Amino acid sequence: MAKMNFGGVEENVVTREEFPLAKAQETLKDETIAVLGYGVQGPGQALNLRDNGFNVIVGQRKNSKSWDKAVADGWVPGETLFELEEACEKATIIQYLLSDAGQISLWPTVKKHLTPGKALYFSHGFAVTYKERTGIIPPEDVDVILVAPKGSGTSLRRMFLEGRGLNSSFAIFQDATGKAKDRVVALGIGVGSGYLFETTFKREVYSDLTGERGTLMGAIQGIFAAQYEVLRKNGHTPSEAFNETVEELTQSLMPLVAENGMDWMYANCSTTAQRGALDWWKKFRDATQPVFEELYSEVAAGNEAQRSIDSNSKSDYRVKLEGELKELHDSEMWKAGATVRQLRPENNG
Ligand SMILES: NC(=O)C1=CN([C@@H]2O[C@H](COP(=O)(O)OP(=O)(O)OC[C@H]3O[C@@H](n4cnc5c(N)ncnc54)[C@H](O)[C@@H]3O)[C@@H](O)[C@H]2O)C=CC1
Ligand SMILES: CC(=O)[C@](C)(O)C(=O)O
Ligand SMILES: [Mg+2]
Ligand SMILES: [Mg+2]
Repeated sequence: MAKMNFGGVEENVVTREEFPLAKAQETLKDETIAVLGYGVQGPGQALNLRDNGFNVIVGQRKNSKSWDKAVADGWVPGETLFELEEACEKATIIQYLLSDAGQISLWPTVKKHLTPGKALYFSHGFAVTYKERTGIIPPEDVDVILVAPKGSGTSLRRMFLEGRGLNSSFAIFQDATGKAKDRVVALGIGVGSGYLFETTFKREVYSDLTGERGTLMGAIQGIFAAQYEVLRKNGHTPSEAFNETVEELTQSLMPLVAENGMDWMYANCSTTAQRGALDWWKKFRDATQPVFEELYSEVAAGNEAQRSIDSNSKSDYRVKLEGELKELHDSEMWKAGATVRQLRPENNG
């Protein structure tokens, strides 16, 4: 494992140079990897593993949309696509990629097939860290490992096809066979990770739940909405408000941040903009920090996990969720966004 310096702090990372695909293939050559669940991460990881030459099968409920999607992606019923229990039986490595709530209800079945020496793989520290709430307590004689791609399964697949790689974290909760480290790193490379950084199940789930509720998804929508509303209240048109809030950020400025950091993006804007951004950013930090403190403590207390288990376990949760997503979709800001996207030259022929 290479030690790398991240802003002055040394951390362990695994790169593809250090652990090439050929080594990953050799490590897992006698394993049957069953990817359970074919929602968002399932397809990304299963297809990348298949294209990378691993022995992989998919387990999914029959008569479901995800089953049909798996068939459309070339998984063959009875050969590489099975009912969940049959896949568990065939597997030496079970990649447990049902929704976090779904994992709770299938657990008795999965547990039954976790015979000594198998590996149980997660892409989230959720199930194991919050075991008092999920009831997921793996038997002691199996490896329990984690590779958590830091992004959507959709991006994992797209970036793989572009010859890039999404970063993932990896962790070992339990090394029963003495092979957990090689298994987890080989799987991380196999699913198409760019590089792997080391974590624990607990740190993965605390940071992940914070990030997705915070700057990655929740906070960003909140700050967009606040600025958009202020601009609209002051007489700006929807197209102006949307451009100054979202479109310019995603199309022009964030790609510059991604490429070379915030200071470089600033340096490529006017001195007027730089003056203002440098003067205002700390005010936004100070205003939001208490909300982030509250968020982290709710995550650490397990309350966020419980809320997500409770709501996602209800039979009508899909319908409710779709209603809430529709509310966002139908808001003036995101409707304006749809028109703005249509007007991008690359989208209007
Ligand atoms: N969505 C993403 O891109 C990311 C997800 N993860 C983690 O990966 C895991 C999988 O997440 P997603 O792909 O988002 O899951 P998902 O919500 O798309 O569901 C995956 C599959 O679970 C099946 N399922 C749900 N409840 C079930 C039940 N009770 N019985 C049988 N099957 C059931 C669904 O049919 C679906 O095919 C989770 O641990 C999640 O936290 C980690 C990183 C990113
Ligand atoms: C895409 C990802 O990594 C998230 C936001 O944490 C998730 O989907 O759970
Ligand atoms: Mg997450
Ligand atoms: Mg995440």
